[in-house]
Amino acid sequence: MLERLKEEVLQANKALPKHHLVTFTWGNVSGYDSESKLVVIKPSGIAYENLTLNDLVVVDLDGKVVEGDKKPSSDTPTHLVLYKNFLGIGGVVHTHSPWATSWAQSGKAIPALGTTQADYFYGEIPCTRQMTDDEINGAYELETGQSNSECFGT
Ligand SMILES: O=C(CO)[C@@H](O)[C@H](O)COP(=O)(O)O
Repeated sequence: MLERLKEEVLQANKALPKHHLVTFTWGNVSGYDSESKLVVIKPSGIAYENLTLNDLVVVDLDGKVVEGDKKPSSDTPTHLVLYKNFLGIGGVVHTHSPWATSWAQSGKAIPALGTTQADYFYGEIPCTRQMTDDEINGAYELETGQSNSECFGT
């Protein structure tokens, strides 16, 4: 099922450490198939260098595992909220980029002062608001997706 999307998601996950965008296994990529309304996502806790097509997990938009024998990423609820809130997106990349996570501690947006950001993002990159204690202590990953979505107007 979804073999081409699985290959794309596999290669995207394997590229994360190559581009120094993750630490340990903290980071994950998923892809969305709008026809089947299914998501292919990295399994939880599996090192990128060991990842194979058979490890990938297919879930529906409610998070139900449709195919795969491993646990889907713990960030799956975050990915699913974004697919539900932004109908046109085909993939979600969650990274622990040292630069981005360091800047995010300031709580400030990243201003568009360079051509690459201007070319690809057309403006400042927003930073999410502080999450509330209820959000953090509740459905954290889902709430993370909701607060991300707020930044982009949903
Ligand atoms: O952001 C985090 C933790 O802060 C997550 O990225 C996890 O650390 C990765 O979880 P799995 O995808 O391995 O479940």
